[in-house]
Amino acid sequence: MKANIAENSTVNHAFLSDEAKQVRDALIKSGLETPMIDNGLTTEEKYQRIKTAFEDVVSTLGLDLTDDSLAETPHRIAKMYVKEIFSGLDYTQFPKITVIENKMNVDEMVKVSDISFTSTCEHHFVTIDGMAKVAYLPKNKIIGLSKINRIVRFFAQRPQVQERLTQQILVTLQALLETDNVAVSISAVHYCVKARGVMDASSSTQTTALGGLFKRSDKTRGEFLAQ
Ligand SMILES: Nc1nc2c(ncn2[C@@H]2O[C@H](COP(=O)(O)OP(=O)(O)OP(=O)(O)O)[C@@H](O)[C@H]2O)c(=O)[nH]1
Ligand SMILES: [Zn+2]
Repeated sequence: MKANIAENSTVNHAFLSDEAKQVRDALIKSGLETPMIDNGLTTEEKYQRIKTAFEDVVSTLGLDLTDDSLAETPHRIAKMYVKEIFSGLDYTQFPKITVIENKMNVDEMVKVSDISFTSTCEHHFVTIDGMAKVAYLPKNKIIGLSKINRIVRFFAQRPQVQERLTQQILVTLQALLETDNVAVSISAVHYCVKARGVMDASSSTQTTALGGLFKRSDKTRGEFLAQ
């Protein structure tokens, strides 16, 4: 049985980029940071504790941890939490951001649609299956297009509520692009609504966060919200 996740492991005292610090500061300042406490645990220590906790959960459910199909489930869940679906809690995993000067003086809307992501509902720890649309009006800075998808993905890799996820992407891009003129819209299916509880198989939730001209100008907002 695997005893650790040391392979390909980045320990959390690794380098924090200037962009990661800038984004974290902007989220704290705006009150939009995910409620977190610094417990001082390394990635490896988090993995070990979660694995032990899930051994307890799985055996408490009455499942046989010596069965070869179940034996590694606590390991898999711990690895998945720390390295995959909750990796966005660790700012060392913030994507490398390429921002360039707007030398070509682009002043029309840049809009990226159909950014697919999955996240995890922080109330029930089950999947949120979503699609994001992000736009901005360039000022002095232009961002590499794939970096928008990566930012969406980074914040999706946290326990989330959809409203906060939407706002975190907005504030992050406002900070990195040095402009208020950013808009984010998300449509998502919550599996805590679909697969349990009220068991609604068809509903989806739309959230929108608008900054600057996207909020003030009907025309700009309309252009963003249109397909
Ligand atoms: N606003 C918001 N609510 C969410 C989100 N994800 C899940 N929820 C809701 O969080 C609420 C938690 O309500 P509780 O009554 O504490 O939990 P519960 O008893 O499991 O509720 P039910 O889902 O109605 O069975 C539920 O209404 C969920 O639908 C989200 O992203 N945003
Ligand atoms: Zn939920």
